[in-house]
Amino acid sequence: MSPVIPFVVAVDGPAGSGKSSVSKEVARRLGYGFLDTGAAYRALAWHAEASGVDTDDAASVISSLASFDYRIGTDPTGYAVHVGETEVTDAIRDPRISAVVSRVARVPEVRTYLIEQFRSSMAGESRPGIVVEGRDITTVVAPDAPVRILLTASPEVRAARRSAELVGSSTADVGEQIRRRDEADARVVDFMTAAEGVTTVDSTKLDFDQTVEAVIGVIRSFQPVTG
Ligand SMILES: Nc1ncnc2c1ncn2[C@@H]1O[C@H](COP(=O)(O)OP(=O)(O)O)[C@@H](O)[C@H]1O
Ligand SMILES: Nc1ccn([C@@H]2O[C@H](COP(=O)(O)OP(=O)(O)O)[C@@H](O)[C@H]2O)c(=O)n1
Repeated sequence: MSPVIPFVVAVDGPAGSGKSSVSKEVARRLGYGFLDTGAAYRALAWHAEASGVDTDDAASVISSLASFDYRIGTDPTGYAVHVGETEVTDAIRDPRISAVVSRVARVPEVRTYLIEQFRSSMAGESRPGIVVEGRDITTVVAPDAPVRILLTASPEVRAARRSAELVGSSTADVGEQIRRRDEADARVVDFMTAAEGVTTVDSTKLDFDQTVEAVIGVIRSFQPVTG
C-alpha cells in the first residue's frame, strides 16, 4: 500500500513576518504537522560556530555537514530543535546566530542537503497535512504544494514585532539587522514577491489571531470540498 501523501501548505516570507508563529498555530488548529526550515539553517550555523568553523568559508561549512546531527520534530505543540544531545531551540534564535545564518544558507551544497531532508520530513508526516515555512518553500522545496502562501508585513511592523522579543534591542537596530539579513537572503532566493499561483497574506494591519484566520481561510479555499 502506498503511503498517504500529506496535504502540504507552503509558507514563505521575510524575517519577522510571522511565518513561524502563525504557521505553528495554523498547524495546531488544523491537526497538521509543522516544519520550520529556517531552524535547520540556524541549527547548522550554531553547529558550525560551536565547532569553530569559519562560516565565511564555504568549504569549511560544507565539511561541517558530515558531523551535523540535527533533529527537529513536526509536532506543533512540542516544537524542539536538537543538535546531537544539545537542545538548541532557544540558542539558535540568538542574534549572534541570526548574524551569520545567511552565510551558511547561501552555500548551494548546504541547500541541496537540507532541502532533501525537508522533503523527506514532509513525505514522512503522519498527520493529514503539514505546514512548511521558510524562504523557498513555495518556489523550490514544494512548488507543487496545493496551497502556497507569501506572508508579508511592512518593514516597520516586522522590526517592531522582532524587537519586542529581544530584550535590550531598539526597534531601529533590529530593523537594520533584519534588513541586512533579508538583503543577503534575497540574493539567493526571491521571497519578497509572490511567484505565480502564490497567495499573499499581508499581516501589517492584522493581529496575530486575524493572521492565523486569514491563512486558514486561504487553506480552506484550496481544500477539496468533502462529504
Ligand atoms: N499578525 C501579528 N501581529 C502581531 N504580532 C505578530 C503577528 N504575527 C506574528 N507576530 C509576532 O511577531 C514575532 C515574529 O514572528 P515570527 O513568527 O518569529 O516571524 P518569522 O518566523 O517570519 O520571522 C513573534 O513574536 C510573533 O508572535
Ligand atoms: N527555506 C529557508 C529558510 C531559512 N533560510 C535561511 O535561514 C535563516 C533563518 O530563517 P528563519 O525563518 O528562522 O528566520 P526568521 O525569519 O524567523 O528571522 C534565513 O535568514 C535564511 O538565511 C533559508 O535560506 N531558506
